[in-house]
Amino acid sequence: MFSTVKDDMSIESTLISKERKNAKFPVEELTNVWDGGKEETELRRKIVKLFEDDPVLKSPPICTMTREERFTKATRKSAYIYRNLIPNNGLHPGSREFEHFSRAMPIENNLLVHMIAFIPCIKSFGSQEQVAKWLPLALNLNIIGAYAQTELGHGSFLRGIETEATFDKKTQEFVINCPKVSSMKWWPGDMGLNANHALVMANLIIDGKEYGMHAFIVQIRDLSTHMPLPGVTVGDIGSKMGFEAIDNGFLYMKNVRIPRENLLNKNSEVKPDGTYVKKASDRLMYGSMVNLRVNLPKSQAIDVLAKACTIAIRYSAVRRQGLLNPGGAEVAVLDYTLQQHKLIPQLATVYATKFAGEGIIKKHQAFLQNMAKGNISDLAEIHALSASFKASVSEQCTEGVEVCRRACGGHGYSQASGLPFLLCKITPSCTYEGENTVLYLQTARYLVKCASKQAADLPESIAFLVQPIQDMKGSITSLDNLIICFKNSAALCVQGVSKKVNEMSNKGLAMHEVWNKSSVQLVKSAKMYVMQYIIGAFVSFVTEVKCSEPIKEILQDLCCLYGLHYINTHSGEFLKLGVLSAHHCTLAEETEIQLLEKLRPNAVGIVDAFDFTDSSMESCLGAYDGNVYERLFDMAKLSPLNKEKVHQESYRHLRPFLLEGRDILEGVKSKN
Ligand SMILES: CCCCCCCCCCCCCCCCCCCCCCCC(=O)SCCNC(=O)CCNC(=O)[C@H](O)C(C)(C)COP(=O)(O)OP(=O)(O)OC[C@H]1O[C@@H](n2cnc3c(N)ncnc32)[C@H](O)[C@@H]1OP(=O)(O)O
Ligand SMILES: Cc1cc2nc3c(=O)[nH]c(=O)nc-3n(C[C@H](O)[C@H](O)[C@H](O)COP(=O)(O)OP(=O)(O)OC[C@H]3O[C@@H](n4cnc5c(N)ncnc54)[C@H](O)[C@@H]3O)c2cc1C
Repeated sequence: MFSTVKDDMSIESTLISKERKNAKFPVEELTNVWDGGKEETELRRKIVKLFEDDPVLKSPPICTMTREERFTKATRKSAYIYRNLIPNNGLHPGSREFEHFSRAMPIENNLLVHMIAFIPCIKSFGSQEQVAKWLPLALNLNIIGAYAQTELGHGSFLRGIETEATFDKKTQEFVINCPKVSSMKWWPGDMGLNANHALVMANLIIDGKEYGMHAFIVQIRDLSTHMPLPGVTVGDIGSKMGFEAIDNGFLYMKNVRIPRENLLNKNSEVKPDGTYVKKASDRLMYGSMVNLRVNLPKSQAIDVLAKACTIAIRYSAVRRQGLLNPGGAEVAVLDYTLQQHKLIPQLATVYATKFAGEGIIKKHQAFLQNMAKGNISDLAEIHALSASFKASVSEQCTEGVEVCRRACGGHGYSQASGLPFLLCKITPSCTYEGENTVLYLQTARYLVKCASKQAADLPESIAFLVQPIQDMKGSITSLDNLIICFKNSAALCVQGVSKKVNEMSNKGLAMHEVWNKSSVQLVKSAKMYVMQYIIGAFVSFVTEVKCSEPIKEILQDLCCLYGLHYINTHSGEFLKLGVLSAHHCTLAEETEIQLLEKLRPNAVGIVDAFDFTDSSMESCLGAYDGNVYERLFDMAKLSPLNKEKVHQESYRHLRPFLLEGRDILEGVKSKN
């Protein structure tokens, strides 16, 4: 319907090619470092290609589809992936290939909560017999389960959850009830339309006595008709800011009966006579959340910011607007120091959080191995670290994506840029899997407890909180000094708020009031604690990684930039704590600006090294060829509103005024 408008060779493509020629490092090697080795890069590309070449997984750009179409396509693709593509290619969970799935998955898919929460919960909370019964069914999609914990009235405060599971000795069943509207399960992914089972977190009641939150497998839909079972009211909660392909659901249960065996009973059990047997710590009930807090940040936040950086940096390299040199040619907006100051620190955030995250995954794996041997002594430490890490990463990456979006000017507001989609995808990561403020407070609670102990009684990673403040020798801009600066700040924050807490409670104030009145500083302490962890982990990575000098230099520069950018945006905190002087802050600012200038020629190369395929981004601004304007025009042509040259409804409503206008104008014309 629209005529084609094409430049023979777009200037934008030429500009981005020049950028690539100017890069001062081997891009492929940085990709290998990012992936964890050359073989991993090859494997990832193989998996990505397998998914991208599969005709079943192709669909129109998401910005041209309705919610209904997006949900339908995502379900069709997900069912195919889990039942055909994965098993037919021998890609089993736990295999090396499996690590690369999140990069290979279509841009929209569902059944994820089934995969990442329902299945792992069966494994973590189920006895051997329960795992043997439920796991194969779940892996084959013979049953599809949601993780039904949050209710309309309660999400964060789990002790307040209202859904009840009352043991009926006579029938050897649990009776599941949502006593009030506020007790209805609300939000669980995959539950609204696709799930036929749910892992329901409910308050266990035996003979009138409450035993707290436990995990039950509840069938909610008939396996042959998919109709809700008696007593079950279930559906989709409606349109959201993002995740439109996912059926986040509501679930209201009235006298739903399930067999006694459906209480997942690895950690606690109800005997036929109603005796309650506790086999392990109640806190292990929270283990599923720790698992997700450790493992989700990579795919749900860090990769999302990496994509946003790819889009914004490629676009900024070809978008020319204004002059730097009076009388000269228009410049790429990436040449403005202020544009570099928006975007290049986001790149640093991607690297810092990715490598720090890998450290936490390793720590968590070590914890799981110990737990299997009955040792959960590190639980509090891993909970505190994973809670604040999830909060900090989701917060930094969400802010970063919005910075990238705005840095693309008007086009960043267009769905065709891919950036609104990324923003809507990343924003809820600050809320799900534990609301960020609530998580920071969990970390702070642990840190304040640690502050009253001796270094020898604390885990190695925490002992610095109670040890003497270290002196910085030499420039604030060295990586060693950045670590010292952040460690000192975290220690002083924690000590300061602990002192406040002690003083208030010594004056007789109730602990809950003390806590509420100190909560602003408590959250600040948790943030500083996790920042020192991230910086420390990034410095260790940069120091130890085996790579060529140019790559090492880029990583060192990004590492230094990450620390300095944080200092410069929070300088008041560092000055207030007395960790840095005004002179330090001035030097930090100057050095940041120098680093931006130094990294600028490599910026396109650094985002190329993330190696996102065009189809995994669906972005007219971020495609590899830099051909932004033609792509924007082509995408506009696909808008469903452009299906016909004349939109009948717009014409119908406006026609009377247009006809008036025509008569007036024709009258004027004939008078003339
Ligand atoms: C063939 C197979 C193929 C498979 C393919 C797989 C595909 C792979 C590709 C896909 C990649 C991944 C894509 C993912 C896509 C994701 C899409 C989005 C998914 C969204 C999922 C979201 C799910 C959810 O949101 S679930 C709900 C989460 N809810 C929460 O997190 C609630 C937050 N609240 C709490 O955690 C708590 O209740 C809390 C801690 C706030 C309560 O505070 P309170 O003060 O009341 O504490 P108590 O309960 O009294 O605590 C007592 C004690 O315990 C300590 N504690 C608390 N929590 C924990 C914990 N987690 N671990 C350990 N200890 C804990 C607490 O500190 C107290 O300790 P003290 O010593 O007493 O101080
Ligand atoms: C996209 C998405 C997917 C989800 N998927 C699932 C799922 O699959 N399964 C599931 O069970 N749930 C799911 N959830 C729900 C999610 O886990 C909860 O929304 C989340 O845990 C936050 O709880 P809440 O909504 O009750 O927030 P609230 O706790 O009500 O938060 C509201 C405000 O109160 C503040 N606040 C709360 N408590 C405190 C406190 N103690 N001190 C200071 N401030 C406080 C918070 O900081 C926040 O500002 C999902 C949510 C989203 C958005």
